[in-house]
Order: sequence, then structure tokens, then C-alpha cells
Amino acid sequence: MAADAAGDVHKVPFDGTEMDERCTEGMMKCDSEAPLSPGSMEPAIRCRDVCRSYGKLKVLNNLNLTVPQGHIYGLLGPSGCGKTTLLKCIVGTLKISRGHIRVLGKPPAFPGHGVPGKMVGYMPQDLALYDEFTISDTLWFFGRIHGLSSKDTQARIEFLIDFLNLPQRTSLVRNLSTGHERGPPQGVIAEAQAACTNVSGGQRRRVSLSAALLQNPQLLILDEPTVGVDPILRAKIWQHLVEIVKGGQVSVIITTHYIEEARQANVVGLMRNGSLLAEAPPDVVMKQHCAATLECAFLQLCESSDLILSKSSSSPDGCQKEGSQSSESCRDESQPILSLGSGLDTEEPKFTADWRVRVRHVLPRWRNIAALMIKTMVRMKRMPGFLCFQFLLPAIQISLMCLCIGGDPKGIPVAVVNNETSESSLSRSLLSFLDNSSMHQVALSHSEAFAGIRDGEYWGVLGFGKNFSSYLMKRMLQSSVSLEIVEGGSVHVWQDFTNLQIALMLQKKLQEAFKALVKNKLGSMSYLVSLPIKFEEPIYGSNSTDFSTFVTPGAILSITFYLAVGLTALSFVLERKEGLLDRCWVAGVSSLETMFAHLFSQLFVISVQIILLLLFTLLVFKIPNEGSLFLVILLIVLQGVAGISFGLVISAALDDEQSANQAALGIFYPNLIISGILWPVECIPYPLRYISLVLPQTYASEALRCIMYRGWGLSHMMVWRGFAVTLGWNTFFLILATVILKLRT
Ligand SMILES: Nc1ncnc2c1ncn2[C@@H]1O[C@H](COP(=O)(O)OP(=O)(O)OP(=O)(O)O)[C@@H](O)[C@H]1O
Repeated sequence: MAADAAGDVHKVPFDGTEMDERCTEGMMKCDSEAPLSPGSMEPAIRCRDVCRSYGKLKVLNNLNLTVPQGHIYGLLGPSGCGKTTLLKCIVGTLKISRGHIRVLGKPPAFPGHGVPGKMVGYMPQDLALYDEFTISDTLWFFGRIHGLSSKDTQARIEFLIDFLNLPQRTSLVRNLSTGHERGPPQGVIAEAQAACTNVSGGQRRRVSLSAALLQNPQLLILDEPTVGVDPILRAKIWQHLVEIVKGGQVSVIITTHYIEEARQANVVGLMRNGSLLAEAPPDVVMKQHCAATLECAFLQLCESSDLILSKSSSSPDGCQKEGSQSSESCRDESQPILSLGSGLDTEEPKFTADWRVRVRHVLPRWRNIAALMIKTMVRMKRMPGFLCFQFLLPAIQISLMCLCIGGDPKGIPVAVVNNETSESSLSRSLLSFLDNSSMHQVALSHSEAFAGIRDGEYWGVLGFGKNFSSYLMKRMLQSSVSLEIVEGGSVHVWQDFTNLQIALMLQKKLQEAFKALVKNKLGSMSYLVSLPIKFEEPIYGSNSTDFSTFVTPGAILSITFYLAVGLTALSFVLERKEGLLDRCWVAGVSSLETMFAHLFSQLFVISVQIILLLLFTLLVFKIPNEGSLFLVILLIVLQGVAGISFGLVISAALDDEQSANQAALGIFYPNLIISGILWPVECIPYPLRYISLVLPQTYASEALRCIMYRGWGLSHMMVWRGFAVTLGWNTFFLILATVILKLRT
């Protein structure tokens, strides 16, 4: 309430008469065609009782502001008073908590309205440029979004490069100077020096400004366009703004830290603590406060506002006033408050849009999707090393997996205690049939062998009694033998079972060696010593199947999924942080279009990845595929899309890289473990298994195994179920990401 009161008291009168006066006084070049009575037509921007908070921090406080058509409006105020927040509310990237905003006749983002879109040129404070772009790429990108023809874009680029004194169009944005973002040379001497030495800092800022000017918009919203720009160029920019508003068709709202340069504006709004203290032509503000400069007038306004608030008196000092009158005596308090947009209390009209317009508003436009896809491709092209790495990464990962997982251990040291001495003994024959690439046999005495295994030198001890050969022959050939013969005719094995894979391998190799020995000694009679269980040829797969056969399909899917997550999880996070997401949105790009563009461009990347991945898996590592290659590719691509969509959800929901990385990594292991990729789902206890079954990769891995190893098609439930679950997750992730992005933009 107090702030309102303060705002009301200091709003100074402004009408056509005063504007005429300004023109004759020559304070600025004033166009005779410019509408002189702003209250008589729909203003370019009209804010009424606008409130906006960040949590508990109230930034905009019942703010009223009117930017007349065809005028330059200088929005001035100390750092943190809410200027940028107000501009974001005007362009629609921030929602207001209360009040009304009309931009070019309608609320921002109203269906069918050109704001956001081509009608508005927005230069955000944080520049919002793609570092990997050249100046030319940047302008072509915005040209495509605004639907400019190649000829028009080319012509505008020529003009803007020349007008804004930009470096070569092929210069990369990341190599351009940022200039002194805050605290540029102030004062006549510093400015003159800067001009003499031709300081042309702020090249990025100028590129950002050129992007806002590109399509000749009806409304320009410029957040500190002249910071870090040399004084000559600053004057040129202001001159250009004055020129473009001359026809009365273009309006400009501009914030600046150089309060004095705002004297060239038609109207200034002096903002403090989230509301306007005054809104009038600069000379009127100065005159009313008998101040020689706009800065002094602003200082007095602030002090008066504080006075009213605190109801205490203090006199401003340090600021020279015109004549000897005090500001209080000079200002005519009887004057009515300024109402640039007359009718502060007029009721807001209800805006409605035809359903066709609404549908068109929601439907994605191919033009924008294409522009965003070209943008992503250009950025990729500028990072060829990174792109090659991206392409090769899945192939490298699957190669490592095939090389390192599932194979037999090699060179495992095993102690052999052989009490048989004869060269022709069966123990020696048996040992000769052992796979010597897997096991390294070390002949030792009984005590040495046991000391070694206890010290961790050996993974097992193989013991043969001194009558092993004769007892074994008796065991094999006689139908009834004593326990002593059975014991003496057995290989005694002591194992270190702390590594299950090595322990099982040792057992398997011994059994294989024994089978080979029997076959060698008994030939066709070997069936006499076989187990009473006979394993026939497998229906699917082969007897030589190892662990990697089980893991590979799941690994292919999870590699594709997580690399896709990695590709997209940071995309919005970084773009949002740099203001690029907002800038594109103000240029007219919708959340859905952003989503599709990311999806399609990353699809290209994962397609190359999948081709390389399959080449390595099927041709180099000879993993069998009994089924349709088309189904295999389709399922992998769909899993890639699920990864992209999930990455988009993360990047839409989270604000910083660390959180996004944590989310992507945090989900990696739990998903890998309970999706049945490393170990069968059947081992997972209930109720965790129910969770496992609904995860994106559980049924999909099973489906891929069925296609690759059983040769099944879509008619099998286990196959189509994998596709159905993947498609379900894709749809869910995409909708979720679009909704989050829409809510947060
Ligand atoms: N996203 C945000 N979350 C929380 N607080 C914010 C956010 N953005 C801005 N603020 C706070 O809102 C206030 C107004 O910020 P704003 O950027 O609008 O001010 P400004 O007048 O544009 O300042 P400057 O000229 O320095 O940019 C500041 O106190 C700022 O810290």
C-alpha cells in the first residue's frame, strides 16, 4: 500500500502538449508522425497491478506501466529493483502472480498472438547466444524461426553487421569479446578516451542485439543492450532506435544503467522496489524535480519516496538542482498523476480465441523444428571430435563387454599333489586333458600346496592318491567296489570359493578333462561311466553358451538407453541456464517443437551409434541373431528414443548440471540391477520383481533375447510385450517432458 502511494504521488503528468514541448525544445529528435497522444490508442505494452514473487521475495509490487505505441520507453532503476523480471513477464517467460499485462493488444502467449513470436524482438540481459555458432549462424537461426526468406535474412545480416560494427560473420560467438558487462567507462573523459581508442567491447552483446533487431519487429524489448558497448556505437544504437520508432509502428522498451542516455527515450519509467516512482518524458521528470540531470531527478524521487514511507524529513544533497529552489517547492504537487495509459481502472477485456486458432497454436510447426534441428547439427559439426566419440562410444562399450564378460578365466594357478610316479598313470593323462590355457598347474608336495592355497597363491589343490590309476580302472569296470576304491580312485579337489566364477570354472574344466580321459581310454565303451542324466542338444542356443550370451541383449539396450540419456539430460539445463530456451520461446518456438527437434536430432546420433554397435556385436563378436534384424534394430531404436525422452524429462525438470548428472547416474545402477540385465529377473524377490517388470528395459531385454536367440517374431507375447512396454514409456516420458517444459517456460 505504501509503495502504491509513493508511486502515485510521483507519477508526473504526461500528455500531447508536453510531448510537443519536448519536440520543440529539441531534447531528442521527435517524429511528427509519432502518436502524440498515447492515451488515445492501444498502448504497445500495458501493465496493470502486476505482482510477481520469487518464493517469499516480492519483486513486482502492483506495478503499472504503459509503453505507448511508437515510443522508446527507458526503464530505469537500481540493480535488483525488478526490471529484468518485469521484462520477462512482458514477454511471457515468467507468469505474473496477479494483475494484467497486454502486449500489442493481447496478453502474452495468447493463442494466435505474435507475442511471443515474430512481432517481438527480445534481447535478454544474459545475451543468450550459442557459443559454437558463428555470427552468421546465429542470425540465420533466428531468421529461420521467424520465417524470413533467404533474401531478406541475407539483406538484414548485411545491414546489421555493418550497422553494429560486428566482426567477420564467420567469427565464432565463443571467440567474441564480452566487453565490460557492468561498470563501463563513465563520464565524458572516459567515454571520449574509449571512443578515441575505438574500444569496441561487447561484441557478443551486439550480436545479441542484432538477433533481436533481425526481423524488424513491432516491439523491441532490450535488456541493457548498451552495456560494454563503446560510446560511439551506443549513440548509433540510440539513433537507430529513434529512427525505427519514427513511423509510429515500432515501440521499444529498453533498460539501461546509463541513466543519462535514457534522455533520448520518449518516456522513462523510474522503478524502485518493484513499482514505478514516475513515468513521463525525461525532460518532464527533470523539470518537475528542478533537476539538471535525469540521475538527480531519480535520486530526488527515491528520497521523496523514502520520505513518504518513513514520514520523516531529510534533504537531498550532492545533486545540483536547477536554480536555487528545493525540489519540494519546485514540484507542483497539485498536478494530476501521470496516466500514460489513461484509465488505470478500466476493466480488462475478456480475450477469446477461435478453436481453430487454438489448435494451430498448439500444433508444432515444422519450420521451427527444422530450425532447431539445423541448430543442433551445426553445433555438432563444430565439435567433430566429440561427435566421433559419441558415435563410437556404444561400439567401444559393447566390445569391452564382449571381451571382458562371460569368457573363461585364464592362467588360474592350481596346485597339483600327485602321489603317482609312473609316466603312464591315469592321473597324468587326466592332467594332460585339463585346459592349460585356463589353468596353470604347479606340482607341489601336500604341505606346500596347502600352505599356498591358504596364502591365496592358488585357487585349488588337485590331489591324486598313489593308487589312483588302478582304483579308477576298478571303479569304471567293476560293478561292485568298496568305498576305499571309490575314494582312492577319485580326484580330491580343495577349492578357494571366494571367487565363484573361478571355482565353477575349475569344476567345469575338471569334468571336461575327465570326460575327455574316459573317451580316450574307453572309446565306444565310455557310456559305461556316464551319469544317469543325459543332456540332449539344446532346443535354443548351444551347449557352449556363456554368460555374455545372456548379458549381451540387455547390455545393448541399456548402453543405447543410457547414452541417449547422457546426450539429452543436459540439453535444456544448459540452454535454460544461458537463457537460450527463453529466447527461443520468445522468438515463437513452443515446448513441443523444442522437444521434437531434440528427439529428431538425437535420433540421428543414436542411429549411427546403433549401426556401429550392431556391426561390432554381430560381425566382430559373432553374437548370434536367429531372428529378424529389422525387429532387433527397431527395438534398439525405440529404447534409444526412451533414453532421449527420459533425458528430456531430467533436463526439463532440473536446473543445474550437477542435479541432472546425479539424476542420470543415480538411476543407472538400480535400473541395471533390477531390470534383469545382469542376472535373471527370476532371482529378484517379490515385491521388487513387480517393480522390475514395469521398468523400461526388463521386458525389452527379454524380447531382444527371444528375437536374437529363439528367432521369435511379434506374434510371441514375450516379444510384443517388450515393444509395448518400450512404446508406453516413450509416450509417457515425452508427454511428461513436454508438460514440465511448458510449465517451466
Ligand atoms: N530466478 C530467481 N529466483 C529468485 N530470485 C530471483 C530470481 N531472479 C531474480 N531474482 C531476484 O529478484 C530481484 C529482482 O531481480 P531482477 O533481475 O529482476 O532485477 P533487475 O532490476 O533486472 O537487476 P539488474 O539490473 O541487476 O539485472 C533480485 O533481488 C533478484 O535477486
